[in-house]
Amino acid sequence: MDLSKDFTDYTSRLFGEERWQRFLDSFGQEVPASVRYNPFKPVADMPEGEPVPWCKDAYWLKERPKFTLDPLLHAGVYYVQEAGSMFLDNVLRQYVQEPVCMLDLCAAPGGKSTLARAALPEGSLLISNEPDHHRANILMENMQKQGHKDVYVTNNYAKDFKSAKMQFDVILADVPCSGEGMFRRDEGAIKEWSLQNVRKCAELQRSIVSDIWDCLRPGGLFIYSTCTFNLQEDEENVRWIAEELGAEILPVQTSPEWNITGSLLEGFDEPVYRFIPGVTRSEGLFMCVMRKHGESQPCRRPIEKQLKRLRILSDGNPKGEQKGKNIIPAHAETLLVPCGKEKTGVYPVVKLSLEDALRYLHREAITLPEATPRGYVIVAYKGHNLGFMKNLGNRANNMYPKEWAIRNL
Ligand SMILES: C[S@@+](CC[C@H](N)C(=O)[O-])C[C@H]1O[C@@H](n2cnc3c(N)ncnc32)[C@H](O)[C@@H]1O
Repeated sequence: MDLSKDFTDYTSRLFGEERWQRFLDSFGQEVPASVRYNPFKPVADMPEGEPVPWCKDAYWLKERPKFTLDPLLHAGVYYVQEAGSMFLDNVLRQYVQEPVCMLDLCAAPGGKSTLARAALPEGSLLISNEPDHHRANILMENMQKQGHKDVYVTNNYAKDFKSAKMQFDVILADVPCSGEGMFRRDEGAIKEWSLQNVRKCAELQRSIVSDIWDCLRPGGLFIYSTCTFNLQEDEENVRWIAEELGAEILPVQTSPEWNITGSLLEGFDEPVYRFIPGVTRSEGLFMCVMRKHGESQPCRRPIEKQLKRLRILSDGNPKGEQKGKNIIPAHAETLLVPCGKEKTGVYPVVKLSLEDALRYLHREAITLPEATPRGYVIVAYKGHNLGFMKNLGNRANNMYPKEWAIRNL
């Protein structure tokens, strides 16, 4: 690992000697895999692992399996997620007890959105948004696989929500950042880092937050997070949001054993939560929870007229179209049912072996049992739907979306 002098000088001073040494030592340690189980697709046999204490249904695994070769990952039974970013679970369970309308503004690839959907009270609505089109499609795939009817995936900028006059009870801004928390996993992040880039990111973050601020109702919850450690992108931006936009910074319940680092900005003694690798069991996260000044009624669900003003997103449906809709519910059943057949009810389910499930996910032709009825059938592995096939009798067409197919078996 080749950390730049600017980064080393700044961050060693910021962390102090002991934390800095622990951070450096973490580069020689293995990055543990952690997974979060989807409560809407329960399984009987969870893997052996150590529970992540700040998140429900989450575990550090003893060893890193080849996730791609597990059909249950593709069925949305669990999500592979860095443990630190699961801290959102702890925040939502503490502060959100009534159904809410929530916006996850910078959501791809979907770690925090899939988590939020699991943690929000029943009856809540989640708008999971990503402005980058390519990344939005990855987000769509992950949200659809996890499967929940009260989710919309959108492809917009903050200003579009403002023009659509949308209001939310909770907004999560997991903003693009200089990525110091990626250094252990990604050499590229080390190379791209510069003081200038930190400044640019901090400015962009302020403009993203300013643009979305009007969409948070008075009294609403604003969750700000980065995966970086410097003050400009973290405490200084939080202070700016609280003072300039108007918010109270809220404490989150934690345990001393988690070794979370608080504010490192002199004279700013507010509750913020920094996960430093080597100090806390995480790759790196900064999170702060705020309540917007003022009070108003909880938000109602966005109405059709508002939703229509958001950008069209293709839905990864096997037939590749959803005429007349510009928002697609990220709901597994909708996704898996071929276009136009949504309302026809139940499809026969064919159970696949591990070998056939992988071949299906690889988009190969597989032979269905002779007694399989003709027409659309759902193929499943260990009780979880993987997708559709169209059984023609002498052969069956594999309808797994091309862009989701696993590449190498
Ligand atoms: C840190 S990543 C989000 C990770 C995601 N929340 C998760 O947990 O899986 C930041 C995201 O912000 C997106 N982004 C970039 N510019 C943006 C902007 N102006 N407004 C909103 N999001 C933006 C990036 O494309 C990226 O997907």
